[in-house]
Amino acid sequence: MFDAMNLSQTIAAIATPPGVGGIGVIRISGSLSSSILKSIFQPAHSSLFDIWPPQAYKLIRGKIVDPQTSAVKDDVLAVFMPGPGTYTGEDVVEIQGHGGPVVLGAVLETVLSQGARLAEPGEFTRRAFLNGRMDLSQAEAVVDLIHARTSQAAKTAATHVGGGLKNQVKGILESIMECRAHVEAALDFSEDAGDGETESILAKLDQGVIPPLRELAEAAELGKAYMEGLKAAIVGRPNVGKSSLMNALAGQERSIVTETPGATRDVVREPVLIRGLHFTLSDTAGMRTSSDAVEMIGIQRAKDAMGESDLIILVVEAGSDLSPEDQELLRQAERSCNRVLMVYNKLDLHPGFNPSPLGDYTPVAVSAKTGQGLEGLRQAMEKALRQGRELDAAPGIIPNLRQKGALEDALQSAAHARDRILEEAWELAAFDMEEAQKSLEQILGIGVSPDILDRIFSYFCIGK
Ligand SMILES: Nc1nc2c(c(=O)[nH]1)N(C=O)[C@@H](CNc1ccc(C(=O)N[C@@H](CCC(=O)O)C(=O)O)cc1)CN2
Ligand SMILES: Nc1nc2c(ncn2[C@@H]2O[C@H](COP(=O)(O)OP(=O)(O)OP(=O)(O)O)[C@@H](O)[C@H]2O)c(=O)[nH]1
Ligand SMILES: [Mg+2]
Repeated sequence: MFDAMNLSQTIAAIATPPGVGGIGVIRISGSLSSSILKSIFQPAHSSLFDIWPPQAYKLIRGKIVDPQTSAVKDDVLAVFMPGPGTYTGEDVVEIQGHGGPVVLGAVLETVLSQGARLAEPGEFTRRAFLNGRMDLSQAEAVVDLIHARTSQAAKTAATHVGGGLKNQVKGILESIMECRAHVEAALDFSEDAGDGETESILAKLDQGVIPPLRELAEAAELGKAYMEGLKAAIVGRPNVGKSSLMNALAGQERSIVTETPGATRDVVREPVLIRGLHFTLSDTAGMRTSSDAVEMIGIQRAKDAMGESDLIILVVEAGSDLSPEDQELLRQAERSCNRVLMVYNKLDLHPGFNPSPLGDYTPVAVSAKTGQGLEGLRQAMEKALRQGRELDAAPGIIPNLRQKGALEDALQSAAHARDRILEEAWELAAFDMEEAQKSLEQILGIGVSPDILDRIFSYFCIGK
């Protein structure tokens, strides 16, 4: 019976994606790995069997042969990697065969006939976690790395795979444990620990625990934007050049451009990468009162798109200050969304036009026609996504939703503990510190239930 918590079984799977490829890899992990290979491998050089298992990490060449029928399944390269210094921490064998689904399936079947069972999705990585080769934050990041759709997302995931979040969490845990030890000492030895003691515990909490927890939880807020990108609606009065701007940012003639106002009716969506970050642009109908039924539906859709977006790019014409209609649109945009960018378009018609800052806004002047100023707009879009954080800073450590929940729980317990310490209610403080510790340990995977592991690893593919 399949049991992902049972590490005594040897597991196997095709590790390369389904379909045709140059080569395909079959991965085997567990104590039977090398004996399974021995029973199905016919070496190209018979001396290879003189010492078995073969030399670690050295490719050996031979045929995969079904021991029952002697049928040759493939001509392969194989490698043996002894545990515990492997990805899973167990003995691992990899077989590199020809990359076709049928031939790889035949090799896998032969492997399974010798006592391995088919691996579940993510089971190799789950074993890496269960065998202590990585913590849960690293295992979770493996799936993010594989599924990353932008270089930024890949960079963040790679930082986590490398233990970036793990190390930060471990640092905070150490501080929590030190505080706990002091609180428990105060609890054990005397009712009033003295001012000096209280102050040093508070100092520790206010430096090593609460601020870093808060920072990580805030960084998680940004994570969604990095991973999924922002929905950006381009809105404005008719004919200001919304569709032209959309096309310029998308690098293709996606939306219809005409001299006649009221050209765009339906919302036109297009995914674009801006400075390595994902945006889904929505070009919308120009806002005005109209007697045309179709145009009015389009304007309603433009308003809906504003309501659904994470960023509103309000386009107006360069050359003059905001018209009353534009000011009304700006108010509408502000009501719909907390990120609004002001863009003055058609700068080529008004060379030298320099929009004056407007309240909190630093307007960007562009020409969709000549491309002038577009780089400034891209920078402003990046800045909006980063919510004002350093432009050149690496995305760094961005916890996912599960980790964010754990961080917020830990933060709440630590804040409670702080209040109790001020009251010198040591017993309650000790309890809250322990809660903070437990919440944070969830990130590393300490004390998480098999159900949670099942859920996390269900996002993986077979063979990972
Ligand atoms: N062929 C292949 N490529 C792969 C992987 C794999 O399993 N197989 N990986 C995974 O899917 C990744 C590499 N991940 C790894 C993670 C840990 C260890 C490891 O524990 N190595 C030993 C040192 C081995 C040595 O140099 O002698 C160690 O660190 O103790 C190896 C690979 C990406 N590429
Ligand atoms: N000179 C100049 N003309 C532009 C620029 N951007 C757009 N136009 C012109 O302005 C007119 C309207 O452009 P569109 O992109 O269709 O404007 P829109 O805001 O999408 O208009 P609606 O969809 O009708 O609301 C077209 O004739 C464009 O060629 C620009 O930067 N400079
Ligand atoms: Mg248009």
